[in-house]
Amino acid sequence: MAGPVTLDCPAKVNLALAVDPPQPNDPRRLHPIASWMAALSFADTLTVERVVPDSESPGESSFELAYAPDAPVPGAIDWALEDDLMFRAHALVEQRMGRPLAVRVELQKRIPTGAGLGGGSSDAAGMIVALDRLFELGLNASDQSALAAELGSDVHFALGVLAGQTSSIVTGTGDQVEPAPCSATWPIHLVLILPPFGCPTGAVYAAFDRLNASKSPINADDIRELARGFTPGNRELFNDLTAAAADVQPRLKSLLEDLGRLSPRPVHVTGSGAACFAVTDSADDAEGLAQVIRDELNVAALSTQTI
Ligand SMILES: C[C@@](CO)(OP(=O)(O)O)[C@H](O)COP(=O)(O)OP(=O)(O)OC[C@H]1O[C@@H](n2ccc(N)nc2=O)[C@H](O)[C@@H]1O
Ligand SMILES: Nc1ncnc2c1ncn2[C@@H]1O[C@H](COP(=O)(O)OP(=O)(O)O)[C@@H](O)[C@H]1O
Repeated sequence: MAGPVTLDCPAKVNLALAVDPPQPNDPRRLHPIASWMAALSFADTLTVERVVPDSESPGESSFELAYAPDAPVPGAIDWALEDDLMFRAHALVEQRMGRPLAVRVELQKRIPTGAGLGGGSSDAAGMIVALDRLFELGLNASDQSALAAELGSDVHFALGVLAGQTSSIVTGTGDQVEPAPCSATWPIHLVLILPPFGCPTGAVYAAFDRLNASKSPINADDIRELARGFTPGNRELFNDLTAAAADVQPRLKSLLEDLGRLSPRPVHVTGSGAACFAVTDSADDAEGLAQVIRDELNVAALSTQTI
């Protein structure tokens, strides 16, 4: 029998994120987006092992979730197992296959929740890939996309990452994923700032609707061009959800002001927040700025890079 599968489930940043109001004909009222997303070396670790039924045990699945000892923001698993995206991905694949897929699972969390870093989505993608490998399910891209659609918009991008596509232009409502044009500068070094508070994605999109009645429509080609010509000194990265996230979470507004004073480079919110990032020229510069932020603001900050 195949041994355990251990996967890094990477965090993502939205290097650029444009958002439109929901289409009137979309019953789910999801917002169209155009985003340049990149996976980071900062990751959760998922280990999945098959459990074989025998005369002593019925072969039931078990799930162990904990924050890793080296997690930068000490957290608690404060959501029900039934709500966990990785757990839900397992249940969904079982339902699709019409049979139990008994596994022993250990998830070591490092990526803070409600951060806009897509941690839960990445864990869900990891579970789909692990089950496919362990049980030789033969899930193709369209099977995987159907599973992602049930789990959350960011799962589409996260599945691409695990298939090796770590930098993508993501359009539709998060469901259309294509490789980002290659910039000469890769990997990108950045400082990730991890505040001790989060932003709920649904509330941030609702605030976006209140605040952005007359925004100009998104243009995915502009974002492709941004990715193609990107250099670390580029000051054109943007996030249409920034004002909405700061509206939902006033502590983010004051953190952004503090970071603006400390950072020589622009500081951006990722996704719906509350994590932020600044692009630097090198890993050393990123570590230096992370240290300043930790010392001056007493906020978790780490040096990381795109993968
Ligand atoms: C904002 C983004 C940018 O990458 O990332 P995060 O900040 O969540 O990481 C995504 O669009 C988040 O996608 P995802 O995190 O998968 O959100 P979901 O769980 O699917 O949706 C939570 C809620 O956000 C709203 N939602 C989500 C996606 C979308 N394109 N339009 C929306 O209006 C819906 O109200 C939905 O019920
Ligand atoms: N495996 C998971 N890891 C983190 N959060 C999860 C997970 N499964 C479900 N959640 C729930 O989803 C919420 C947002 O998760 P997260 O993936 O961090 O979102 P985002 O990237 O959208 O900020 C959390 O508050 C938590 O309740």
